[in-house]
Amino acid sequence: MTTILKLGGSVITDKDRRETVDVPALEAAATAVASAIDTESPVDDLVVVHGGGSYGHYHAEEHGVSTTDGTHDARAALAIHDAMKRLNGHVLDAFGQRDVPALPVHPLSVGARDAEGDLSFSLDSVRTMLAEGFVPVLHGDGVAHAGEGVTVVSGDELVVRLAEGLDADRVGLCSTVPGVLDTNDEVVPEIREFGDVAAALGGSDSTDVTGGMAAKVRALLALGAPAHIFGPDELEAFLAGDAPGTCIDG
Ligand SMILES: Nc1ncnc2c1ncn2[C@@H]1O[C@H](COP(=O)(O)OP(=O)(O)OP(=O)(O)O)[C@@H](O)[C@H]1O
Ligand SMILES: C=C(C)CCOP(=O)(O)O
Repeated sequence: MTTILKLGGSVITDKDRRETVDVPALEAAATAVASAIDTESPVDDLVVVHGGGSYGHYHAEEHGVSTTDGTHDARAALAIHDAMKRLNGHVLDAFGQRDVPALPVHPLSVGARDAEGDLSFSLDSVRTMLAEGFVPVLHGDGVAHAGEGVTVVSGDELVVRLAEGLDADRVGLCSTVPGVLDTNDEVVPEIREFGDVAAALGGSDSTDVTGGMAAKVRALLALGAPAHIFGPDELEAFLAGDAPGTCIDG
């Protein structure tokens, strides 16, 4: 069973303090992943994607780079990319310490956007890593963008590309919130159309160039498979096959 799991940058970092890992949260997530791949859980082929948190978003904002506005300044593109590689290094360390056979895939070197902003992303390395028993770990990053230089690709976009390209069975986004919240702050169990929750949906409370929760819901509605948004406390349950938080099924 192929599972795509996004660890939100808001979970594994302190999003309000520049380049700060939330060590207990990252360790808890890595422990949940390690025990899921070690047991009879439904997870055999697992791809992990992580977001930018207080790493990529700070640098992207500083240089005025978003998913649509790019830069031709290589130093700016590298500032974003290097920050994401630093965070990716922390994630790989946490996995490695728990014997998760994790290997990095850096989207800057694999993906590109055309002039319309559509993302192409070769899945050869991810597929081969999976077949050889590894856990590929991707991250939000910069990508070359026709006519724009380099723009940001969010982890959420990568999740959609991976889920479609690998025909994933399960898609989970672990964020800081327990799910998509309605206007009374209650978790919405299921979303089938954007209009169902549009009034409650905002961006992110922190520095975030990729659109926060509203962008997440839009991207996941476009996916051909149900996806789940849940909080860190539910990660173990998701990996065990449960359907915690909000199910988004367009
Ligand atoms: N209706 C809503 N329900 C839940 N969260 C919402 C809602 N509207 C806005 N949000 C915001 O969306 C945030 C989650 O999106 P965000 O992009 O910050 O998360 P992430 O994917 O975990 O982090 P990152 O983008 O760094 O990977 C929440 O922390 C909250 O501030
Ligand atoms: C800002 C960068 C480089 C990554 C954004 O990824 P996201 O946090 O998944 O939206």
